[in-house]
Amino acid sequence: MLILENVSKSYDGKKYAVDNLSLEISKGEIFGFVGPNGAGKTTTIRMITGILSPTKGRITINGRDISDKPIEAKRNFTYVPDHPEIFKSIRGIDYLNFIADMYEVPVDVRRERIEKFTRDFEIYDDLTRPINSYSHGMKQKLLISGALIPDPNLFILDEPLSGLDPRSARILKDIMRYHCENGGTVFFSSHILEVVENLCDRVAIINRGKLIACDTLENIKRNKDKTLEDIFLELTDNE
Ligand SMILES: Nc1ncnc2c1ncn2[C@@H]1O[C@H](COP(=O)(O)OP(=O)(O)OP(=O)(O)O)[C@@H](O)[C@H]1O
Repeated sequence: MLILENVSKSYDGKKYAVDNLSLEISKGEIFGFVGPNGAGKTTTIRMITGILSPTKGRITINGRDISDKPIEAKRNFTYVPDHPEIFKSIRGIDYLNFIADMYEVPVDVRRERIEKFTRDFEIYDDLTRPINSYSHGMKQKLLISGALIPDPNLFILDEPLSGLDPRSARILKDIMRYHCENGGTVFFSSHILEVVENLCDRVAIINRGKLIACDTLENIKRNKDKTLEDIFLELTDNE
């Protein structure tokens, strides 16, 4: 579903923020992407979503190269960024209809999905208010609802749980699991290692732009009676 082949990114032409990263994520997987601050997670996600061009390497989504066939590639995924910066003066419902229009979601289907997700996230009654009156968490929930409405093959989330209250975090985790059980794929970054440990089929650990582990949790923890947090701290100890 998602393939990164020897992907690198340098912002200044000298240092690599992402250095020769290769990953292959299959249909139906929940894939967790972890690493310390500044490791290169957001840079990687921005390259996958076509916001940034890789300095080297190739990224394909469902067989479409994000650089050569951006429109076809983008039809296969939706994305929730780490900072919920969205249009401020429009209403929540206008934003959701805009996303539904972009992905050509039929009117009856969108109505049902908008109601379902926004009721789950308890923002349904706020949809007629302008987005600039929303709290950080409400904006995050609106973005997540928007990303779910097209029912994408691949759901990409950068730090999706930051800013969510416990009930909303649980709902999102259930949605991510449900999405994968029904043939969808989820790629997400997180600093919350317990969530990654409980939710993911596989996990990749990135440090200083380089991939240092990529496997199932069972294999990463093989022969070690340790938590993912212990292993993460061991593997990313830069001293
Ligand atoms: N726009 C930019 N211009 C220059 N350097 C950048 C830019 N964005 C990120 N970087 C650098 O690239 C490296 C990776 O940053 P990135 O934001 O991808 O890390 P991250 O793993 O998402 O970190 P965090 O967990 O703190 O969000 C860092 O050294 C950062 O300083």
